[in-house]
Amino acid sequence: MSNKKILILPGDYIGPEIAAEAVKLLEALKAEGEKIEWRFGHLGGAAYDAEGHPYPPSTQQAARAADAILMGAVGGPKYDALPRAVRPEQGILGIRKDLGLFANLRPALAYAELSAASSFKPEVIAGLDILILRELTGDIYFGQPRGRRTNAQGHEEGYDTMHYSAPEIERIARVAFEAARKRSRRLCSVDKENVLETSRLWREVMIRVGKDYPDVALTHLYVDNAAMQLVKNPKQFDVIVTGNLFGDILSDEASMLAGSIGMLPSASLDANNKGLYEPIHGSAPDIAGQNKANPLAMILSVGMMFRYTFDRADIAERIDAAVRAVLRAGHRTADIAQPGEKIIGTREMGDAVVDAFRRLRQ
Ligand SMILES: NC(=O)c1ccc[n+]([C@@H]2O[C@H](COP(=O)([O-])OP(=O)(O)OC[C@H]3O[C@@H](n4cnc5c(N)ncnc54)[C@H](O)[C@@H]3O)[C@@H](O)[C@H]2O)c1
Ligand SMILES: CC(C)[C@H](C(=O)O)[C@@H](O)C(=O)O
Ligand SMILES: [Mg+2]
Repeated sequence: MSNKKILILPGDYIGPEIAAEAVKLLEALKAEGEKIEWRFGHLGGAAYDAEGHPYPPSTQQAARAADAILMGAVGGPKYDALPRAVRPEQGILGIRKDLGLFANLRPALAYAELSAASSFKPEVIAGLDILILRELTGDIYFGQPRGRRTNAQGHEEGYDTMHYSAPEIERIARVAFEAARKRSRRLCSVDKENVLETSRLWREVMIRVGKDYPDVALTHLYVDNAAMQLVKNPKQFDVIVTGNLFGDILSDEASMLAGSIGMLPSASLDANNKGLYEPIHGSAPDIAGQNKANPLAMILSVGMMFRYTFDRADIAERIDAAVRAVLRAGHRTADIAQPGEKIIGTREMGDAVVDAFRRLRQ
């Protein structure tokens, strides 16, 4: 059997720092005999610097040839003044669209060990385990036309277009119902059906697809109410399915249930489970270059890669267990530390996870 090919796109600011910790874990796996190999590529600002485009042809080719992609994070102040077409963020949007990665899985778990790091009362989040499924290649993120114009009053105006086609909604709906089937069979679809035509169609299609899944209880919430319910009583949810923009916002909100945005991994999958794996957070320019970033979201993203693309739940579970073990042992980066707790850096946290991971080998 040939090696699984992983493309690593470290990106910008803390991206390379957290990607280095993921590589340590891959090295440990390779040393155990796992048939994996990896190479590095450019995405985002790093790609703009090296090749003049945030998603250059060399990365496109490597991404198409890879079995899975691991990405750090892109963007940051160095690139904020660039024209939108070459901003780093267009790199990540471009690769998602190019590879058809329409299904974005963003699980949010409340680790008991971190309950003190959360801004929520322990009883609100204890045992929380929800999955946000975000549609990733449609919506206002990609809608045309968009641009600037002068309106009838002579004022400058910016405009974007929100749209979803029925097939786009149907395919994410099916992923969501299947995911709910493997969990507690509860699916909440989040939209803005009281205002937006896009959302009216979204809801109609969800209900239509739901007829094929009579064993899954489908509910609907408006996104404003969902945002409120998520902090009021997050455990009422199991799987949430929503569009690109609402999912972006709700998943950052959900990250605080887990204690820190540095804890949330994600998988972005195509119809065949080829995937791009990345933390949900950004490039954190405020802490870059200081060995402060929490690498756990990135490390957990490696776990998701083994679960979804490589079909190796055993390795995914061992990575999850290693993360729990280091948290239990009291290892804390600054974002998850309580006053008085000893703080370790990005590299030390990565080393601790790799140690725990090795020890967990049966
Ligand atoms: N997928 C991506 O690559 C991605 C995602 C979101 C934002 N961005 C980009 O990142 C840049 C910064 O965006 P932002 O500041 O709005 O969001 P951000 O997620 O980078 O940072 C928000 C806050 O969370 C903290 N944080 C984030 N990740 C952390 C980690 N691993 N450990 C500890 N603390 C962490 C940061 O220090 C900051 O205070 C922007 O250019 C944005 O476009 C990229
Ligand atoms: C950087 C940005 C384009 C991206 C998004 O909005 O999808 C990010 O916020 C994310 O959540 O992955
Ligand atoms: Mg986001």
